[in-house]
Amino acid sequence: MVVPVPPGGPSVQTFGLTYQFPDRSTGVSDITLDLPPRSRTLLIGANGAGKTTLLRLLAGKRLAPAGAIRVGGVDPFKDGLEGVTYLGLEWVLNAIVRTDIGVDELLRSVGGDYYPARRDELVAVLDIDTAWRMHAVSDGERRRVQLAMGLIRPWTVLLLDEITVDLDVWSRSQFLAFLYRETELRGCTVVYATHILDNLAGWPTHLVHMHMGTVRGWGPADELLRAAEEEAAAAPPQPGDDVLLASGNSRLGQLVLRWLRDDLKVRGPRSQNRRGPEGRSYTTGGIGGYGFEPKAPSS
Ligand SMILES: Nc1ncnc2c1ncn2[C@@H]1O[C@H](COP(=O)(O)OP(=O)(O)OP(=O)(O)O)[C@@H](O)[C@H]1O
Repeated sequence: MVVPVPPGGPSVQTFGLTYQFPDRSTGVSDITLDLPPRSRTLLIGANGAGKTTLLRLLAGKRLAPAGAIRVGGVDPFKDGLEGVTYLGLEWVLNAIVRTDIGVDELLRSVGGDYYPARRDELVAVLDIDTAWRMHAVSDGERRRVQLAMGLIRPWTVLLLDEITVDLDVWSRSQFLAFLYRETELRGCTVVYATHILDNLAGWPTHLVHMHMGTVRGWGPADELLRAAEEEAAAAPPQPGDDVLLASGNSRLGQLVLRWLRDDLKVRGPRSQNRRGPEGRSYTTGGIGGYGFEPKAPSS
């Protein structure tokens, strides 16, 4: 059954979500989140932190324990909310976009004629030439067409794994502005896993800090930024501070660098933290968790 979007927009919630891969290693462990309707959340974490695994679970692409996930109030595996779009690597690898096919035809195949205003907006935002033939475009041009294809249908929840790496800086900033408008004007909710923080200052409403399959902390971006700055100001100097200060990063960039530096200290070298058949070998200690209590499920 496909359930309509609740008034006010869809939230994204997890309740002690734990998932094991078929090889019985732990993918994510005890994740509790409550991302409100209309939020724009960044999933932040080092390579292998569990971001893709979490997004795939939220999208219903992997089977989570019953009751552990609600997207717009429904279990994404059992029912499914209208207009949940997941754009990740497997979608990017779809072979059709490397064949000798025109952009118009591709956009038509995903409903472009039903949503002409959205199609034209995306073509403009992503600076697409509809005369392109897909076997004869650059990687970034191909990626723009793929993004337009994935976003033409009016989605309500967008689960976005990092797929903007090929976009030039201007196109990416236009794309992020488009997502911003979608949340503000249409009441959509976005969860975005990325390592690229350019043009993201002021964009996220919420941050989720992932580390080795767990969430070390999450909450409203403003509060986390403020808390991290106060903590950094009060902390004794640490190795790497000079690099952080000289990096010229945004506040968000500084926060993420600190998180990943601390995660590395906690985890230690990867060769000493291999996952065994029973799951991940966690190194304990280091920075404490920080989080916000989720609301109980409404039913
Ligand atoms: N099918 C699988 N079976 C077993 N382990 C897996 C599987 N897929 C991923 N993993 C492991 O789960 C961990 C989390 O992977 P995931 O792809 O979620 O990380 P990520 O945070 O998205 O990383 P990246 O930033 O590199 O994309 C990694 O250690 C990875 O090796």
